[in-house]
Amino acid sequence: MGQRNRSDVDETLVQQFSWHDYARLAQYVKPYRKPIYRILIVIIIANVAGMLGPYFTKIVIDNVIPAQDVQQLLWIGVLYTGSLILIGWCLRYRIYHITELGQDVLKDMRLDIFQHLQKLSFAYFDNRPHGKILIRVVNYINTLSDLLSNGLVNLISDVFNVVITLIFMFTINTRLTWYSLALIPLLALMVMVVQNRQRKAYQVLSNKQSNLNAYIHESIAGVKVTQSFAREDENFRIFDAINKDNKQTWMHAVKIQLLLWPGVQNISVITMCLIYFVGIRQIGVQVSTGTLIAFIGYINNFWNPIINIGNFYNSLITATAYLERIFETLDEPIEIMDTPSAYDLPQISGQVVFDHVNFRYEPGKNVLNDVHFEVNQGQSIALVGPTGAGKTTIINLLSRFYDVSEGAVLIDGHDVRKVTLASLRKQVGVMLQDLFIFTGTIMENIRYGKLDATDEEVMAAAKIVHADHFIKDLKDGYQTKVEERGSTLSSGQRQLIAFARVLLADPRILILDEATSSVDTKTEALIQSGLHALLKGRTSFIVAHRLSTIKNSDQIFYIEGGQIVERGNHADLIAQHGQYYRLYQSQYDMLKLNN
Ligand SMILES: Nc1ncnc2c1ncn2[C@@H]1O[C@H](COP(=O)(O)OP(=O)(O)OP(=O)(O)O)[C@@H](O)[C@H]1O
Repeated sequence: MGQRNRSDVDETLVQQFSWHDYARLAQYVKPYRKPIYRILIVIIIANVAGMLGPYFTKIVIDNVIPAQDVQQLLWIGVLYTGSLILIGWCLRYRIYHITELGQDVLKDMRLDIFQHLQKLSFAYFDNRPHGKILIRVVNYINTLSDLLSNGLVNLISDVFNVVITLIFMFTINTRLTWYSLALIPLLALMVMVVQNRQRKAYQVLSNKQSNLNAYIHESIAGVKVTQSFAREDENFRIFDAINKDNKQTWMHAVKIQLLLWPGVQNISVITMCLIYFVGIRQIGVQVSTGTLIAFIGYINNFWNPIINIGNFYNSLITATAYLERIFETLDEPIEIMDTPSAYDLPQISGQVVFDHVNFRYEPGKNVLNDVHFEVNQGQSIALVGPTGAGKTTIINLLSRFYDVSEGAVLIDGHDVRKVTLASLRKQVGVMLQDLFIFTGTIMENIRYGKLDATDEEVMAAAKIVHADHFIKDLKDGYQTKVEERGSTLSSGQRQLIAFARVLLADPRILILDEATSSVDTKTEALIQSGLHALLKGRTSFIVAHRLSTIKNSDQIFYIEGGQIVERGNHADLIAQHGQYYRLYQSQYDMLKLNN
């Protein structure tokens, strides 16, 4: 199990970036080879057309003006205008299709990371703030947008530009070209010095952004608690500190990033001076005025893309810090998955065995100790006991949200690790205490676990668990739109919808973490009869809080310290005068006190 992380702690990077990761990024671009080829052809056409300008200037200065050839000047004018129109069209084509390419790649990447996240085990989500996961799917991928769309193809265009310009320069004057390249080693040295520092600075920045996001996410999720304890000022102070930290780290990263750009600019200007100096003084070269002026044009043509490539490299180093995190998420092993030999769980009757199960979330800290029981089909089991005893853990192992550390969980004799997850979870229905309602209509929420259910089947399920009545009373009935987490519904209504959702999926085994929130007596009665309808004919495990649920169960397991310390039906356990008896007495007294 990985190390836990919090919003105020920087995440450590499991694996530093390697060149292999650039190759991996290239894999995302590969399916789009054809549009890239088309864009490249357009770029070459534009570049060659762009070369004509300085060349026409040279001809005009060296030949046309001395010969006063108006006819040739006219032709050159027409050709030059034509080349400018062509360049304009190419530019438009390039910008549109490059943007499309970048967005396509980002879409694929986002899809991969989303799909992977959906499969990761509970342990992954237990171990890090959700805001830190969110930022990877949304913001980090977005930071690649510019790199992949403009950056990538501009790079190809710039490299072409440099090569074609060099060809023109070498053709016109070899010596002058070598002079133009004299300062390139200095540039390479500068890049080498800056790149490592820049990458580190952006790694730190990505961590700070992640912390900020985690805190914002947590604050939004917990805003009701914050307001009810009037903790806004304290939260503001914490946020202010994280925010300042973020800004400072950002400015530090930018400071380093800005080292490269002026350096490249300076080198280009010095090169230009050098060419004027050796050209005018004729040091080691013999050049005409036209050639010298054309050359200066080419040097501009040469250095502009070099500056762009420098900028691309800059954004590549910046993006690297984000790419590392994206690939780290994609490489996160899926701990709970089908084994290669996994088979579909056949139609089960609902017999469950916990065979001497030990379990720990963290090494060396057993949460369950030698839990052993057998449950026959159709039996209802209530799990009771003090908080933190291990009740939820037991039910989480049953539907294989975690794997046992030792022992085995068997359903109808099949080890849950050996069957496919899809076939297991189709027959083992889970209703967690956090009754998640998704954005959408009530109809869609009930249909969540059985997408092919008809409207009639949805309504029939709602009717059986007594949810139908209140749904029909809502403004748009089953088509009423509900918000994320069902914030516009009462807790009793959320429970009834969750009952209908599970009932519709019709699992043989039902796992239920009973909600503790108290509801009015009328709703309580509704929930009880809804629950009764739900449990009928199924093996059920309920982390039970309501006395009525507990008393009606076939067997009660009293859990303490990760062990079943008492088991039997209500009457047996009361007769034992043990832990369960004391729990029952205290709850009973409480009930009397409340009434
Ligand atoms: N994801 C987790 N990582 C580490 N420890 C955990 C995790 N979930 C639960 N625990 C620990 O495991 C123990 C058993 O927790 P569990 O949630 O199973 O208790 P419970 O009996 O269901 O409690 P409650 O009645 O309060 O819901 C507790 O000590 C808890 O702190």
